[in-house]
Amino acid sequence: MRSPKDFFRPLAVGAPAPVREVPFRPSRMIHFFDPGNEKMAAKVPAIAPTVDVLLGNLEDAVAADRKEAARAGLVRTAKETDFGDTQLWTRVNSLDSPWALDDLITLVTEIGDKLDVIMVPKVEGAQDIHYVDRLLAQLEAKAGVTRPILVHAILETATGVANVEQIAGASPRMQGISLGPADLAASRRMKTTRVGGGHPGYLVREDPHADEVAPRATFQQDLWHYTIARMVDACAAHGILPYYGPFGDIKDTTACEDQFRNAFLLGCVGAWSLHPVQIDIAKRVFSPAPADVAWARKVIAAMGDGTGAVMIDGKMQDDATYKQCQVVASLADALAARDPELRDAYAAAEKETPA
Ligand SMILES: CC(C)(COP(=O)(O)OP(=O)(O)OC[C@H]1O[C@@H](n2cnc3c(N)ncnc32)[C@H](O)[C@@H]1OP(=O)(O)O)[C@@H](O)C(=O)NCCC(=O)NCCSC(=O)C[C@](C)(O)C(=O)O
Ligand SMILES: [Mg+2]
Repeated sequence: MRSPKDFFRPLAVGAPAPVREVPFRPSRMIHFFDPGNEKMAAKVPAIAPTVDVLLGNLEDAVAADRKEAARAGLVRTAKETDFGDTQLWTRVNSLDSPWALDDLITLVTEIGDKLDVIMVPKVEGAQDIHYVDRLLAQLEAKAGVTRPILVHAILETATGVANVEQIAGASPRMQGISLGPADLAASRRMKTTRVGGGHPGYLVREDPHADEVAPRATFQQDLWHYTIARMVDACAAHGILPYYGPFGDIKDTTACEDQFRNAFLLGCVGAWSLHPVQIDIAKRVFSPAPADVAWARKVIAAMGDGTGAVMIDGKMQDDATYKQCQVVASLADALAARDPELRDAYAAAEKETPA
């Protein structure tokens, strides 16, 4: 085990010092594209200003015989594109694949100065993060990268879920964790064939009626509640950020929005967009509503130093609701600084809210 005193030391001579706090940068949607698909890659410069994060995907959904083309495509796209203040991430191949090592070596040495975060799939425990951590430090030192590339883990195996707290705290590089519902379902031997979302068979049924004839209502339950809640706690405990992950039914924009909103309310800061149609859904869901932001600011103003209890519109406010309102207001501030439309919507709602 590393001594806590060494935790923030670089893992290679000449590598940049690790961050002490994960910088909070808006990441409402992590937009996936296949860098080896020329048609999709050509859209990247136009999509970049409309998303918080662009992610060049090298892992699943890229066919085995296209892995090298995807890697080369990502290097080319990164070199040729001005991303402005949109983050560039990548998802490398899993550590047990023949491509992961070349992905890391090529990407850090070629475009390490442009990459903000490397997403590592199928992380099973702290040992996977330690492997990537040391390797990244060596490659950063070799390439002269001056700020540390952060690491994001996908929670998509039963073992990974069992070890999620250790994964979250494995390195100061850890930026966040996303749910990977498809691989996780397979790993757990769940009987779903979907990428995220509910299932009509996973339900509770109301009790029989007295006449024993009237139909009994059923209520679909959320298959992912336990995992998301566990992931959120692990991330919050280690000061890193939780994300929902992908929703595979591209045409069902309503259910996508519902699933994203559940994750937002439980503490996630974003989700993946697999198709352009999901970008605005994530933007809408992961930006607090203007009325909620106005309410939060009203409570903060009324609470003064944040201690004591006051009544606002019939509702008791105290130190804890003050903290909840600060979560909403500080998220709104960070998003408004990036999104002028949202800034105006928040300002308008505040004006309309009586003090
Ligand atoms: C679903 C697909 C095949 C439908 O692609 P399509 O071409 O059939 O769809 P379309 O509606 O006809 O597309 C309309 C236009 O949008 C473009 N387009 C379409 N998608 C994108 C995109 N993402 N970015 C930029 N452009 C995009 C597309 O090229 C087309 O352009 P055109 O009008 O000029 O012909 C396609 O959207 C796609 O490949 N998306 C990414 C899929 C992906 O990355 N999957 C892996 C992540 S999920 C996962 O791995 C699971 C996890 C976590 O590991 C675990 O749970 O275990
Ligand atoms: Mg997966």
